[in-house]
Amino acid sequence: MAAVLRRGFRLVSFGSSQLLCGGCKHGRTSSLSICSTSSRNSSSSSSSSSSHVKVDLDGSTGIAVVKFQSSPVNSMSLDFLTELCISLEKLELDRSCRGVILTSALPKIFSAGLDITEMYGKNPEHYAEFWKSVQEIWLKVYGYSKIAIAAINGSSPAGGCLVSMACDYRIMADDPRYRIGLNEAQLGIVAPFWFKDTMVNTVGFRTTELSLQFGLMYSPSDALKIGLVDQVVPEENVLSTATETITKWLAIPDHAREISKSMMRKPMVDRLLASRESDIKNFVNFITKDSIQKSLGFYMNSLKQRKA
Ligand SMILES: CCCCCCCCCC/C=C\CC(=O)SCCNC(=O)CCNC(=O)[C@H](O)C(C)(C)COP(=O)(O)OP(=O)(O)OC[C@H]1O[C@@H](n2cnc3c(N)ncnc32)[C@H](O)[C@@H]1OP(=O)(O)O
Repeated sequence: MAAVLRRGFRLVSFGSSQLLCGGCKHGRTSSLSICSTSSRNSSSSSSSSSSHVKVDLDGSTGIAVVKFQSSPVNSMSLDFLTELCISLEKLELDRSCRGVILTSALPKIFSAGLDITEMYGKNPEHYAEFWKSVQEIWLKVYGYSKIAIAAINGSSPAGGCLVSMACDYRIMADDPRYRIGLNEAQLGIVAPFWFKDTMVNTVGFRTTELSLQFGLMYSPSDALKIGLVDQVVPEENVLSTATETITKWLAIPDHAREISKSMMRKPMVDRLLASRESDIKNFVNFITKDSIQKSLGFYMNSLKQRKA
């Protein structure tokens, strides 16, 4: 595992093309206790579970189901992002895995997005480390060499929407109470360029322009209309539809699909890789501003009061 963590992002030659191959470089194995349990049976199927992420790999199909299990709302804390990145990295290196389905083990929530408490009241070093882990999860999912399908079985604001958009295909539960979108503006914060570009590549320029400025959150049917998700199905069918869908993708020769994906996505991945440090600096400068901290504090209180 430590070897996996030490590896940086690199390009792997594949015929005449170069594929993206990510590395989770948090270097946090010592401080983060990933007490994962794992088991493998004779058909090389395996299960592993850590505090925030559960992975079930079916060796006979090559499909891994990665479930977020971070109560109460799967908010993406530094630990959550680190565990998810490591799980995805392990699957990427596992030859018996050909595709992953990302979904939630919790009712009604896919992910509440970035954990706001990681961006509030902390020191600049912490913000820098946190933002690096946000970059890493996007680099990992967007540049994933294997198939990644989001089975969105609940609400998915902001960072949750970003991770969904970074997948190859999105299937959402048809519950009209669920919402998905980049709502950062509503919190008084601004989605960085790579969030914006991911959305532009998913739904187009004009829709992104409106979505980002208003911080719009879409119901499943509206998300389907604008192409933010690819399919809306009854909640009980989300996972089975994702499995049927990934099976269709698996019919395509891996190398052809992988190179095609890389051709589409590599320029965006390279853009962030080339500006990671300045992106971290921008984030830290932005998030440490009194006015931004005030907005985040206000937003967190409003979440708590809504409940009361
Ligand atoms: C110039 C450019 C420079 C670049 C600068 C970059 C700037 C930064 C960009 C940041 C990018 C991304 C941001 C994000 O991802 S921010 C997170 C956005 N997420 C949200 O707005 C979602 C908020 N949550 C909700 O709407 C709801 O909680 C829910 C997800 C719909 C679930 O509703 P529910 O009724 O089931 O649960 P609820 O009672 O509301 O919540 C339960 C407890 O969980 C806490 N909580 C909810 N969401 C978060 C979160 N994202 N982070 C931390 N904690 C969260 C909530 O407060 C409750 O806590 P408690 O039980 O009351 O203690």
